[in-house]
Amino acid sequence: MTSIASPTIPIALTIAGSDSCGGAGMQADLRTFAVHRVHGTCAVTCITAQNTLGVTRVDALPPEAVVAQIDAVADDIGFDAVKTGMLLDRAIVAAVAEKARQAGWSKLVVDPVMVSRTGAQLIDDEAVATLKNHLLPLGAIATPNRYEAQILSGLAIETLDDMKAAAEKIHHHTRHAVLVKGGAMSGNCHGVDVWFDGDRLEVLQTTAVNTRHTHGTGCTLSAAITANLARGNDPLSAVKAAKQYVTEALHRGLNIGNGQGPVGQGDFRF
Ligand SMILES: Nc1ncnc2c1ncn2[C@@H]1O[C@H](COP(=O)(O)OP(=O)(O)OP(=O)(O)O)[C@@H](O)[C@H]1O
Ligand SMILES: Cc1ncc(COP(=O)(O)O)c(N)n1
Repeated sequence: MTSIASPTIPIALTIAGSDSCGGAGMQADLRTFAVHRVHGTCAVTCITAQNTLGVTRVDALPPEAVVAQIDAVADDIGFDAVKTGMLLDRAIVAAVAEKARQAGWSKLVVDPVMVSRTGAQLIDDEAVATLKNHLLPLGAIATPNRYEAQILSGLAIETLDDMKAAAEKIHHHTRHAVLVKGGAMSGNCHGVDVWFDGDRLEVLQTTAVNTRHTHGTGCTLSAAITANLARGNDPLSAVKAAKQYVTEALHRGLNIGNGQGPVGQGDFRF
């Protein structure tokens, strides 16, 4: 039998929940990795029964099962970058944070999935505190949306200046880069993100896309950042390229289901 040598390919790991409608969560992450020509590996944290209208049920995996998936990938294949998404409860957040601390992942993107863009809380209060105090400071880049940034900074966010102040405050806590996302902002700030890494403060502008099919934008953005890091990009250029990608994905939103359809992660040529 002849074996076919495979060329080296960048590898990323997503630690996230499953979304049955395929638009957010690890389904979005793995599709985004593939489009970036990055091999995707995964550790499932929870299974959501979800569609374009909302979430009807969530079942968590035991933290040991999450850690076993991470170890299975790490011990055999390895990865160049990691992202975390929906971690659901305190025990899973704590187990993932402990793994990240022990392993010293340098290219870790923490998407602190806590509150949806519509304002619905997605994880419990204990998990929020553990995420803020134990996992967030280990991430090279944190990507809170407006409501998550409010919780993490303790500041109300209404204006661009508020987004900047929140990014600076969160950085003060984590000592790492922060991207405050503006998908839930209104007016001129809609779709505008703020980056602060302790040195550079940048406003990432885009023309807001007029669509209701936005399910999965946050996951898609953080997965694209992770893929770009896995490919060797520096953090700010990884974020800028990911911002462009998510904007294109919004333009290709899928009009499926009866509610908020998913963004179109596929069909891009790089
Ligand atoms: N209508 C839009 N037009 C342009 N960019 C947008 C729009 N909506 C969201 N974005 C961008 O998508 C990315 C994800 O941001 P958002 O604030 O929506 O995150 P999220 O709340 O985690 O995701 P979701 O909205 O899927 O829950 C950001 O770069 C944001 O600026
Ligand atoms: C399993 C899972 N993970 C994350 C999100 C949030 O997704 P987004 O903020 O990208 O819409 C979601 N709806 N479901």
